[in-house]
Amino acid sequence: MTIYFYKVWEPYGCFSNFSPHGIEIRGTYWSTVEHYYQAQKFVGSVDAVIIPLISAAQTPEQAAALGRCSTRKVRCDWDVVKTEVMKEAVLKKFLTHAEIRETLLTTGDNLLVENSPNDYFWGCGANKTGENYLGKILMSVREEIRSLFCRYQ
Ligand SMILES: Nc1c(N[C@@H]2O[C@H](COP(=O)(O)O)[C@@H](O)[C@H]2O)[nH]c(=O)[nH]c1=O
Repeated sequence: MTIYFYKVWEPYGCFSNFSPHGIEIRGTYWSTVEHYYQAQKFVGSVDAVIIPLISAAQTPEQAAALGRCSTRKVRCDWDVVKTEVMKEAVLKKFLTHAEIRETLLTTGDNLLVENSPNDYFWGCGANKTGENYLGKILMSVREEIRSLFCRYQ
């Protein structure tokens, strides 16, 4: 079976990076994975000044809008590092919050797919042919957590 998720208020909404589950990474707290991910785009860039604004954004939607601003300059290695940045944040989210960790574990070996209609990298896109990197990261985090917590095996 394939489990599709996308919006926070839909089934399996806790798998969305917009879900209200904070993470602490290297001593800094981020309200959502999305806040952290969008801010990392500007580490070491000339537009690093935007990082505290992303961090302070009231909602993940606002954090994403700031990070997607086309006039800002994203760090030059972003395409190389972005999946690792996402993996670290998603792993931290599920290590931090026990209730969503259980939800992730109850999905067993089902395929997890971010059902984003317009994202063919992190999601499956409108025609379901996208790369689904967020789903792949969630499945690898599920595997890692399974071996760490030794349950549902
Ligand atoms: N869930 C979700 C989205 N999807 C998320 O957007 C992020 C990719 O952003 P970017 O690299 O800037 O295109 C990534 O975290 C992906 O999971 N986008 C949205 O506008 N609304 C949403 O509810």
